[in-house]
Amino acid sequence: MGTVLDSILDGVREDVAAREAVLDLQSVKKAAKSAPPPRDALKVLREPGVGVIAEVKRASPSKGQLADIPDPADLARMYEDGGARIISCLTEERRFNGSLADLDSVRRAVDIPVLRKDFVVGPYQIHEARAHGADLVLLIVAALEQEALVSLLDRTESLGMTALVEVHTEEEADRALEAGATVIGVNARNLKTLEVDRNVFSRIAPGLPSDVVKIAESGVRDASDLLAYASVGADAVLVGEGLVTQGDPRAACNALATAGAHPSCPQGPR
Ligand SMILES: O=C(O)c1ccccc1NCC(=O)[C@H](O)[C@H](O)COP(=O)(O)O
Repeated sequence: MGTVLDSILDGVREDVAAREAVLDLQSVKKAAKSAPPPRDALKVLREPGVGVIAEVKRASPSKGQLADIPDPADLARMYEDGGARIISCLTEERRFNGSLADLDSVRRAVDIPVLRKDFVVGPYQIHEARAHGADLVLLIVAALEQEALVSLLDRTESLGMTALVEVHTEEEADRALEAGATVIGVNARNLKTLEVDRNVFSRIAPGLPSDVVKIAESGVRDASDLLAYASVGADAVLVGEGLVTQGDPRAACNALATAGAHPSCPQGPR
């Protein structure tokens, strides 16, 4: 039997093929070329303090429906007001109830960089992300052969975007570095089993080169989790459930951003 990740990827491949049948690769490339230029996410991630990447996350395979988000633009604005540095917008439809329409709303609503959070399986989604105004895309090492990872990373950067390259094991971190990743996200969530283990970051991040931006993904519930990740080298945390399930996402985001910006917050070299 396949893993959760395998089944997500099967659905994504079908959905990408369906969209490509309506708008082909050449047309999506053309749309990407006429999009406003991408924002410099790397510069934002290298600013002092530990940044917050706040996620628009309606649902997940592990928890089902997480939050009723009638207007992702409103949520994104609250995150920006609360001090988020980047907005992550899930666009996968079947398991996360995300969409490119959500990405469009978020892009129009905020000035900070926006990450297209999806399960990228090929170049079409990279050009599509740019056409919809994304500044960053997620590349999951566990979902890609090495040759595809290298070529998708190059393509992302050639379009002026930043690739957040996600890993969960030391071997995947080696592959990310070999591919030339400059921004590496260590996901505490094992996408094959859905188990969340925050210690994965402390095992992998200290072994990454100092000039690589290190992002701790998943499992952040409050400022104490951010500080724990900061103490083992996180430059930013990526938070979904811990924000969307709060009555006041602006305040929840602000509590994290304030902890990450405090002079006492541990921080690695920049
Ligand atoms: O969230 C899930 O259940 C999930 C399952 C399978 C693949 C990916 C999944 N989530 C994507 C993410 O990595 C998270 O949305 C992101 O890191 C935020 O995590 P959290 O703060 O724990 O919601």
